[in-house]
Amino acid sequence: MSKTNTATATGLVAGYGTTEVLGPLNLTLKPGVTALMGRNGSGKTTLMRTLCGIIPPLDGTCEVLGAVVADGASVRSKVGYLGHASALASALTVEQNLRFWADITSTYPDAASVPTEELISQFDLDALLSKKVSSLSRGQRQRVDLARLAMTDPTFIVLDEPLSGLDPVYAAQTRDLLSEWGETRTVLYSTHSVPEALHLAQHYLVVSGRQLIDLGADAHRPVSEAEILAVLEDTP
Ligand SMILES: Nc1ncnc2c1ncn2[C@@H]1O[C@H](COP(=O)(O)OP(=O)(O)OP(=O)(O)O)[C@@H](O)[C@H]1O
Repeated sequence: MSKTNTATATGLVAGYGTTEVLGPLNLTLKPGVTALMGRNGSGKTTLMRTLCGIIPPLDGTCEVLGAVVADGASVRSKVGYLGHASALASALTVEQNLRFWADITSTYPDAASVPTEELISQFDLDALLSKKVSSLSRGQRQRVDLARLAMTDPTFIVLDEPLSGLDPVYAAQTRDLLSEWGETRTVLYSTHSVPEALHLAQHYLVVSGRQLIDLGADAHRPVSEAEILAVLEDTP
């Protein structure tokens, strides 16, 4: 697996309008799974949305694969983002949503295009195809959202609390998916579960104050649950 940087932030200040939430901070993300932790309201979602180009930095720059994430356009096909809110149209069926997103993503510059049939099979969506998204459970909807995200075969995958609220079977499947993606791609996901992060991720970041504390990779130094909790408790 290549260990070159996939995403970097330099002097990044993230926030909204005149409200600064995080930074200035520097960050580099490499292939593997990185868990992003922090207290409620600490800025995890804000950081992830900024790294993906969904909201503009207030200062500094973000790059994905060496390209500046300015308005997101240049790197759109390389980034897969799953937020709290679904990107699916609730009045359309699963199949209509997948076709719609296949059309949209085919217009992205340099986009790889994973065949929809392949995604239907990989994400076990056959039984859901004719259902309206509004009738799906949260876990079912997330499966469709993940298939939508996987359409461009993104290199940088950013997932906002992808494991919360899932039943144990969906949760295990999603953990397996993240691990598999992490073998060749860079996965950044946020979580409030320290034990789950220690089990799943190889790298740990904690938002504390307006900064990011890098607790390193387990290959170099074991990180304990107590250490992560201590950083979280220390957060102003
Ligand atoms: N659209 C917005 N406009 C202005 N401020 C916002 C907006 N969205 C979030 N904030 C503020 O930014 C701060 C960080 O919020 P954010 O959602 O990034 O935190 P979080 O760490 O993801 O929280 P949680 O763990 O509760 O999901 C909060 O103070 C929040 O009120």
